[in-house]
Amino acid sequence: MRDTQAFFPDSRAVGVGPEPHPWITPALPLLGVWRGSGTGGYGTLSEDFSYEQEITFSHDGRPFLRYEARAWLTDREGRPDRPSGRESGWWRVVADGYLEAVVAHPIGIATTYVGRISGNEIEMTSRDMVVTPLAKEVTASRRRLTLCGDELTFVTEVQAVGQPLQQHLSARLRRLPG
Ligand code: HEM
Repeated sequence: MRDTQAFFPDSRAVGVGPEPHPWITPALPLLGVWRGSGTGGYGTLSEDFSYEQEITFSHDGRPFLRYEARAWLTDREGRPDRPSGRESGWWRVVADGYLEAVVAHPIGIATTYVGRISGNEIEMTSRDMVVTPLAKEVTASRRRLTLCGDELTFVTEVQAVGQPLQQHLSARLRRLPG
């Protein structure tokens, strides 16, 4: 039996695979696979950490993006140390760059976001964060992505474990060729 990808392929680039839905036009510069590095910290942590991250945005012709991100910590020499944050979800882009997303994390958290794509800037604020009984208490998150050609910066703020909303992650990624 042929797989679904053969009939209804996901596209990671304009001009390849299905035509993008017109509503996702403001999000088209995100399509592709992005790889880069970042630093993170939090009020409860004794020291900051470094990580690398790969993010993929694709679409199947409907007005949403498939979003997949995985990160791994790196040591002082920049070598991969251990797997870290992963998340995947769906970014629904509707008229005028209005964005709403649902993102799931393996640490027992599901987040809905509302936001806006304005030119090269994307702002997203959590609307609801739902946590499983054993998950850390996380109550809010805000994200800002800035696109500059093939470069993407991605900053995440988190409000959790009694701490005020504060920056947890900041990464700079480049779009991989192809
Ligand atoms: C690139 C993705 C991410 C990376 C690399 C990352 C990395 C880390 C690291 C290294 C720690 C310290 C504990 C440990 O060693 O595991 C940590 C703690 C934490 N992270 Fe993340 N994280 C990511 C995404 C997220 C996201 C999306 C959230 C929330 C939605 C989150 C919330 C937290 C919280 C609440 C803590 C614990 C603070 C505490 O209990 O002291 N992280 N993260």
